[in-house]
Amino acid sequence: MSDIVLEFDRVSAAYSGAIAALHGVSLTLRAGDFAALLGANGAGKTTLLKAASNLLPAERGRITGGQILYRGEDVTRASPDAHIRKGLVPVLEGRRLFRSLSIEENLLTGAHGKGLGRAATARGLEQVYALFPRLAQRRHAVAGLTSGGEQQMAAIGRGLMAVPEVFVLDEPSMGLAPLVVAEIFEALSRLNRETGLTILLAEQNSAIALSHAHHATVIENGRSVLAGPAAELRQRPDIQASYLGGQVAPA
Ligand SMILES: Nc1ncnc2c1ncn2[C@@H]1O[C@H](COP(=O)(O)OP(=O)(O)OP(=O)(O)O)[C@@H](O)[C@H]1O
Repeated sequence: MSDIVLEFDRVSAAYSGAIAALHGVSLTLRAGDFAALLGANGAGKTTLLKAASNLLPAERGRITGGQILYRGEDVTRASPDAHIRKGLVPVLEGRRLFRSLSIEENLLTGAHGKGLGRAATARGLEQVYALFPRLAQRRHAVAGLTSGGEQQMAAIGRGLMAVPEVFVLDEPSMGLAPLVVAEIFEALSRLNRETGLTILLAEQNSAIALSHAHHATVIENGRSVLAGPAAELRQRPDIQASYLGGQVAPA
């Protein structure tokens, strides 16, 4: 049996007004992969991630060509809820927590979405609090009054409560201090290593992405222009110049 879990097969997408955002992007994720999408502002990273969960129609966008396969099944037009039930769980930019609910209540919404029972919900909370001890301390705090880092951890935690098989994250580092970014990427690496969770993330912070992901794809103007193992991409002068500010990313 193939261990391919998620496959973008020549995916093209556009927004209303015929703004083309993706032009035939192909990308394959195998079970246990940790993959990064790199690219400048507007390159098409978010569009690709939203296409994966069929979230483009909510933005007056649509997939105009190609297909998305999840475990070999064409899910291009499956509903966002169906994706979550199958195990493909998005954690999107902006965090979108319920600001007036507590951190724990937000986490519980992830389990409700999946229809988990009591025991599975309790196990989920335990896993999230073990991964982010800070959330355990802040479990009763109103989400809208917590720090950006705590909100990002809660958004990731809420995604974990839905028991993902593939986790799709958009810019987990956005707006966060370097130490918090490091903490979040350490947690993602740990999840990937210890639970085999397959991860696809888009990241502007190419240095941190390339030091945690196994492989990466560079998107430019809606096209995949380069893909390879993260360790190799880190050494390439063109990647260093364009995406690492001339620096070599830490291993
Ligand atoms: N809701 C939308 N309506 C119309 N055009 C959009 C919409 N969202 C994105 N676009 C356009 O689609 C293209 C790809 O944008 P996308 O957000 O996917 O890029 P990105 O690589 O994620 O960029 P960033 O890192 O800035 O988030 C851009 O030209 C953008 O202006």
